[in-house]
This record gives sequence, C-alpha cells and structure tokens, in this order.
Amino acid sequence: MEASLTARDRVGIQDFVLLDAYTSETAFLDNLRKRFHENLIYTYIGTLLVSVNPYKELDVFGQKQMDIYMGVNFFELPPHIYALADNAFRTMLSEFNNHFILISGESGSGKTEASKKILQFYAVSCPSTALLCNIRDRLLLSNPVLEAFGNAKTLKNDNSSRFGKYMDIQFDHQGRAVGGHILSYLLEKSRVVHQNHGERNFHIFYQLVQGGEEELLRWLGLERDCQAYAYLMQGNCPRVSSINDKSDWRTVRNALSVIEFSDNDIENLFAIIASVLHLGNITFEAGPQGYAALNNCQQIHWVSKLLGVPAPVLQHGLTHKKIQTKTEEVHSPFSVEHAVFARDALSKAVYGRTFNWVVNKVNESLANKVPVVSKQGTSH
Ligand SMILES: Nc1ncnc2c1ncn2[C@@H]1O[C@H](COP(=O)(O)OP(=O)(O)OP(=O)(O)O)[C@@H](O)[C@H]1O
Repeated sequence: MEASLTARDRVGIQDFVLLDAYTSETAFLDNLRKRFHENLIYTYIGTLLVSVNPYKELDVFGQKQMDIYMGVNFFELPPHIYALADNAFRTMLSEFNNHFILISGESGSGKTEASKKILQFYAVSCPSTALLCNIRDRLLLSNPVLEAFGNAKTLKNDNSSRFGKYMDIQFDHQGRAVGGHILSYLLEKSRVVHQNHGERNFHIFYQLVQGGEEELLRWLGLERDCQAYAYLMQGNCPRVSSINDKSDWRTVRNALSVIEFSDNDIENLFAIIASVLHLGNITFEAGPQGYAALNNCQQIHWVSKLLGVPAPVLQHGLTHKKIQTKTEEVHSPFSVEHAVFARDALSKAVYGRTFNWVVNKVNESLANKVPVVSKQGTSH
C-alpha cells in the first residue's frame, strides 16, 4: 500500500478526474509537472488527453508501443496518444459513424507531431492491401510536402505550421484506410515577403536553394546562396541548426514523386517558387518625375521566363496602376513605395495560389480510388 502510494506520488495521477483538488489550477499544474519530470508527457482528463511537449526523443513511440496499445481498452494502460487513436478508430468501427480528433494548443506545443503520431499509428494498425499501402504511403508523405510549403521557422518553433489544417482519413467498413482529404486555410502569405528577426520564410525556398541540383538551379537562374535573395534574409537567419534543408529537399522531392506530381508539374512548381525569389530581388528607384523605374532588368527577365509572362507586360504591371473609367483604361505610374507594394502583393498572390495548387494535387492523389463493391458483389 505504502509502495503504491509512493509510486503514485512520484508519477502523479494519470487521470485528472481522480485528482483530489480537482478545481485547483495549482494542483493541476503540480501533477503535470511531477509527471513531466518522469518523462510522462501524457495525462487524461477522462477521455481527453493532455500532452506536454518533451522537446526530446522519448522511447514511447514506435512499433513496440503501438502493439501494446492496439485493441486494448482505453483506461487499461497509461495515457498515450496511441490509446486515443485506437479508441477513436474502434469506436468508429463499432458505431459506424464519423469520429474526429481535435488537437489544440499554442504554437510549439506539439500539435503537428501529435497528428503525425496518430497517422503513423493508423498506418501500422489498420488492415491493409497492396493498393491501400499506396494510399497509406501517400497519407504519410503528404506531411513533408505540406510542411515544406506551409511551415517555417518562427521564434517559438523551428517547424511552425503557418496554415490551419483539417485532415480526413476515410476508412471502409472493415477499417481499411481507403482515402483522405486535406483542407487548408489561412496560410500566412505575408511571410513570403516579410519575416521578423530570427524567423525564416517557408522551408521550401531554403530547401530549393540549398538542396536543388546544379542543373535545376541553373535552369531557374538561382545561386546556391540564400543570402543572395532578399525574401530569404528578412529575418537574418537562413540557417537553423535543427533543420537540414539539403536532406529535407531530398525527402520532399521523393514525396512529390510518390504523390504523383508529374515531372512537368514539378518543373512548373519550382519555376514558380524560383520566380518569387527573383521577384523579391526586383528593386526600384525614383525616375525624373518621381515615378518608380526598375533598377535592374535581369530579375524581370527571369520572372518573365519562369512565369511565361512577357517582360514588358510584367514591368509595366509592377510600375503602373490600371484604372478603368467608364470609357477607357488609364495607366497611372506608381511611386517607388507603391511599386514595392505591387511587387510584394504579386509575390504573395503567386505563392498563395501555388500552395493551394499543391494541396489540391495532394488531395487528388489521396482521393479514394478503391472500387466500391455493391451488395450484389459488382464493383464500380
Ligand atoms: N512528442 C514529441 N516528442 C519529441 N519532440 C516533440 C514532440 N512533440 C513536439 N516535439 C518538438 O517540438 C517541436 C514543435 O512541435 P510541433 O511543430 O508539433 O508544434 P505545433 O503545436 O504544431 O506548433 P505550431 O502551432 O507552431 O505549428 C517539434 O518540432 C519537435 O522538435
């Protein structure tokens, strides 16, 4: 009895529902802290799971742990994200209805990592076939792709998601994952043109510059030097010790192929990403009447080539405002300040549309392609 009480005192209480002073915030935090110091990062509040970011690798994830949690009743084992995932899955199968797992917390609290653990759990625990393995791989590989285009280093988190994500995994009545869908919203497009000190632009820019093959960079007119690009240097930290842009580039390139981006898609995609870097290097000076004039035409040449827009049209569009009156279209010249604004607005719009296109392509590849078998046994 005494031993178990000591043990309980050492590792706190596994479920806050059992906490004596359940209305006390101090008691709540004390319990969380006590468990955290023993590397126990999970605690229940009934069926709700509280998770504390350990900021280090713990030996509580992986195949061995998944096997332990698969098919076991929720409260039989210590709290774990696998227990939550398993419980949602089995309840869905027994009740034949939709279930969702809501993950919330402040930036850097571990939401993205938690969602990956859940995906990995389903990838291992759900029954599968060769065709479904394909979908499973795509579900898993959609993460590095979306993170490359939608995540960035911030002061709080080296891999912060700068967009909201709602992910569906579709299961058939036997619990096999047959498809998925990702809804993204509120991408922080302003990051493309401005980053606070100590922060970075979206990972994909650095991955391309650091990891892109020589031939690709030549074709895109890029140098292998982040410092050469204004949009990559606003936060003055192109390199981050916890991030390996070169190896992440290889992961993303491989993932794009698995997710069925064609060579043509990939070529176009990086042409657009590179064009944003060139756009950021376009600078203006005040002409004789104070209107914006381009400082250097080389960048315009590259943007024009990569986006397939004639250079004079692009140049005119960046330095003039189009006003449609009732009878005619008037083009009034911009000041330098307005031209910079127009350049940045174009960069944000181009990147935002590209991000949406990437998400749509991922969704196409995750779409349920498993033939539906009707009650008569015919497939269609
Ligand atoms: N279970 C975990 N084990 C080890 N490290 C973790 C774990 N969860 C999170 N981390 C670490 O914390 C970092 C931040 O976690 P994560 O990106 O999941 O936070 P987030 O809540 O999604 O943040 P944001 O809202 O900024 O996207 C991770 O990059 C990782 O280094």
